[in-house]
Amino acid sequence: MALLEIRNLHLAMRSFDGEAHVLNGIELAVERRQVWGLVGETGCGKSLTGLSCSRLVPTPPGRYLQGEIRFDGQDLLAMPDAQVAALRGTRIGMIFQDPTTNLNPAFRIGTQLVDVALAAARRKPEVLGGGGRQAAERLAVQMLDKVGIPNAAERMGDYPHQFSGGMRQRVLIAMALIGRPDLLIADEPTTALDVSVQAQILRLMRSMVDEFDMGVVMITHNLGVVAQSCTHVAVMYAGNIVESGPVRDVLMAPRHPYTRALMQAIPTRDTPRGGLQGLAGSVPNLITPPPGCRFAPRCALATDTCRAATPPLTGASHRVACIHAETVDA
Ligand SMILES: Nc1ncnc2c1ncn2[C@@H]1O[C@H](COP(=O)(O)OP(=O)(O)OP(=O)(O)O)[C@@H](O)[C@H]1O
Repeated sequence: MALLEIRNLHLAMRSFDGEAHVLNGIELAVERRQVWGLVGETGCGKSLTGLSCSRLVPTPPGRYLQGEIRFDGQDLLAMPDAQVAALRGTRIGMIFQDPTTNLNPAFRIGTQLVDVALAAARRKPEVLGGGGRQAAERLAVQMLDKVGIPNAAERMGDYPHQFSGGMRQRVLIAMALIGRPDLLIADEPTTALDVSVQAQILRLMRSMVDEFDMGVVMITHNLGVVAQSCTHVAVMYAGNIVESGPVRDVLMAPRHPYTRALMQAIPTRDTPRGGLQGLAGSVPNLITPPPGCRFAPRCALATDTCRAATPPLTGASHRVACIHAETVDA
């Protein structure tokens, strides 16, 4: 049984213009020690998939139409609110993009970490080995040290504004991991950071995956980040996972026309930054999505069959949702 298994998940979001069908049958299985990168263009549903992993999509405006989000075998969508809330911060940890909105500027770093550790230990006593506040303080210093904050014991008394952006992001990682979660959801955890800090933090997260025996879902728009730090990748387009599997299989031999276009668009030193090169058109309106494969309007290979029904994600470990996948040259 996978640690996290999302099955045929459909989500609609209400907005001023109508109800958009934003997740259209998501299929994803995450095992312990796997780091999944969720990639795709803006608006393809990465964040809503990540939020769904801990049932944090607000409903309304969201409405789950069908599907299951199984964590350790239990469907989060069928669980009472209090039970899901108890999983967050203990068994499911979360890191979001902007460290300034996640740390409270009015409280010392140490206080915030200790509070999270105490809250986690109320539900999971082994986090503090049965100890209380002193054990929480010791653990907080240990975690700060582990994420590479120099002089961790002294820095416990600092406020967030006394830390740099990279250090605040490390604190958030420490905070997400202090409860020893089984599953970590990280939404663009390094996007706001400069490249060298980004690489350090990705290395750190990767090393902690084995130590904590956890599974990770990392949302990013950067395929370079995926290649560097993920074991698996799921490529999203307009609310669907169109290709997924081990990073080396998907990135070395992409089979879906959209994955290929995404990879061609990776900027090199010589190409200007920009949208998807060589791919005409734009992401469809999800209030009135095109019938069948949502990528068909932009796909050179599209036929009437593509426009008739959404192709399922098929394959054993490297999975592709395209009826032309077999005929596309590797
Ligand atoms: N609270 C909301 N109310 C209405 N629509 C929403 C809401 N949140 C997201 N959406 C819509 O759902 C779709 C998917 O959004 P999501 O944030 O998951 O995309 P994303 O792939 O994470 O994009 P980005 O890379 O820009 O973060 C988008 O079309 C977005 O406009």
